[in-house]
Amino acid sequence: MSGAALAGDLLPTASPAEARRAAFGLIRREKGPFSSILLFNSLATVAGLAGPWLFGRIVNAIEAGAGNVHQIDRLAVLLVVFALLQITLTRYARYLSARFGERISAHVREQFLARILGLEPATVERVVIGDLTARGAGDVRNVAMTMSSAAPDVLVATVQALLILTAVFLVDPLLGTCGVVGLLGIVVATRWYLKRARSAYLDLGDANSALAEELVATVSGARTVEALSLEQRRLEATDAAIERARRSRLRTLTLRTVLYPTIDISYFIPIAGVLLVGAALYEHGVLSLGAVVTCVLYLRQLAGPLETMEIWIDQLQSCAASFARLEGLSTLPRSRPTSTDVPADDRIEVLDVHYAYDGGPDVLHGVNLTVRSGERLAIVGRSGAGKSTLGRLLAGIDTPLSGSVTVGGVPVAALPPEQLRRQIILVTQEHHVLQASVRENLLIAKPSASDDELCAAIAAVGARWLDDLPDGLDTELSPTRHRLDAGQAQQIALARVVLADPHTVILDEATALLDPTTARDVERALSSVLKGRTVLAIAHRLHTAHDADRVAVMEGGRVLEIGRHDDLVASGGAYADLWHSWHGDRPRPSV
Ligand SMILES: Nc1ncnc2c1ncn2[C@@H]1O[C@H](COP(=O)(O)OP(=O)(O)OP(=O)(O)O)[C@@H](O)[C@H]1O
Repeated sequence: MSGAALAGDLLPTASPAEARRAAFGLIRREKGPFSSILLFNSLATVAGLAGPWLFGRIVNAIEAGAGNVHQIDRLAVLLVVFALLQITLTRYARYLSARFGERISAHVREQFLARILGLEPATVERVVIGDLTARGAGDVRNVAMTMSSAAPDVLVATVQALLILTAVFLVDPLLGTCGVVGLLGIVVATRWYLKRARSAYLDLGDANSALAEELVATVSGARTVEALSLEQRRLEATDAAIERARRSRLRTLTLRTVLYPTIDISYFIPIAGVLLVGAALYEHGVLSLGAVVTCVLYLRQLAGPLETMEIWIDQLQSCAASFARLEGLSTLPRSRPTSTDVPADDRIEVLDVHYAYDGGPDVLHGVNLTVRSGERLAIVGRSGAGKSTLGRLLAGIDTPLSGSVTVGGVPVAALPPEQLRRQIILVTQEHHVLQASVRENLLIAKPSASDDELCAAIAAVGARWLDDLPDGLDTELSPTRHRLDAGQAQQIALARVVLADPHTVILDEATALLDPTTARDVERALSSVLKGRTVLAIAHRLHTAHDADRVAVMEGGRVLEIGRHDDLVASGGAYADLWHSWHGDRPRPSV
């Protein structure tokens, strides 16, 4: 496997051996249709080979004298019969090939989607989106197109070329040898090309991914780019990516400009060789004129499959690189195995949990915490203490390296999504509004919900703006038509919480990015959503901690203190320090 997996790097790429194994695996899935394609193409080619042979016989009959008219007629009729047979068999073989190609390309598309959907949520969050988009669009299209057209054509052409050469050898081994020697130029040029093509096309794929990533980063961060006046730097970065893509494309073009003319010239060398040697043999009475004509016609027929290979060989190399990039996804971490156990109760337990991001140093060092059902627990600590990381583990987004996070005795991260969302939901400042109707946006939290339930959930979060939408629940939300502002999007996220109805909600800076008026609206909505649930609030403002039932204080990836606000302040420990700093008794730390 070449290329590192995540964290800002491009996604992995399968090695040639892995890609080959996967390609054979694909063909094995369709081995019945594949064998039929080979069989019918071979039959069509054999039928096609009869033509030159019969033509040679006609030439011999004409040369022998005028008394062979009936024989010539019979040979001519046979010529027509075999030509019709070849056309029929070829058409059917092409139909089989096209079906084979479509099935394989459908499988490639489905496999890509299944692989993306099967990734761990944490992996999806960290992949380079531009690279993923380039693979999902360009590489999938490339493989699908090649599998449905180029691959079957090349397969057919290879079978035809082999059978044609065999036929020349059967007519006359010496002329057959001449033909094969004449083809050596093509073999040398093709080997030269193949040695360079894989790396050239992989490089082109990476360059396209890098360019896509630059564009995605610039567009998605447009506001930041504008705010920090980074336009020039983004332009320079994009120009550099375009230049790299241009150079990569030029490299593949150079390869083609050597390969194609060499193949074109090489077509005629075997024919010229056979004509020269054949004429000499005919002069000496070693070969009949018909045999020479047959061999020349066979070699002329060879131009068809060779031309097909020439047209598609470049596409096949590009497809092999795309296929290796798609297969690379198979090595990314898959979704964790899901548990069929049902949590016995609402109790959340964190036991000796260690966690590190992507093979980095531990950021949680043996965290222990028990959350009581129905309590409001504030988690506080300085920036980088590990609060959000603990929140993600409690919500089942990440899995601990060691130790356990359980709800009702079942590991949270092993709960299937539909179970998990009824237990614990994490609400952050990142909320996803799909480009779909309001109804579809809400149904992802509870697919069986009726319109009345959806309206009740919307009312519960105070989203009165929904009444002003032209089509109510059917209004399509999109950046160009109905774009929601940050507060409205957060209300959609909270309405989903109401619908999923989890017993525990984790809040991590849910209102941090909102302007004060919107934040007040959302906080009002929150208080109604949180009623009757266990609440874990990652608190950046300590008044939240003051109002909580208990406060857990984190520092350096550990829970240092846990208890009631008054008790912790009275004990004069880490929380008391934070509290006094917050109140301005001492310099305020960043929390
Ligand atoms: N995606 C990530 N990849 C690598 N390291 C990370 C990642 N997210 C957080 N960290 C690191 O993990 C440690 C804990 O970070 P975390 O965000 O959990 O702390 P926090 O207490 O929530 O901080 P803040 O209040 O600033 O959000 C920090 O050292 C941080 O740099």
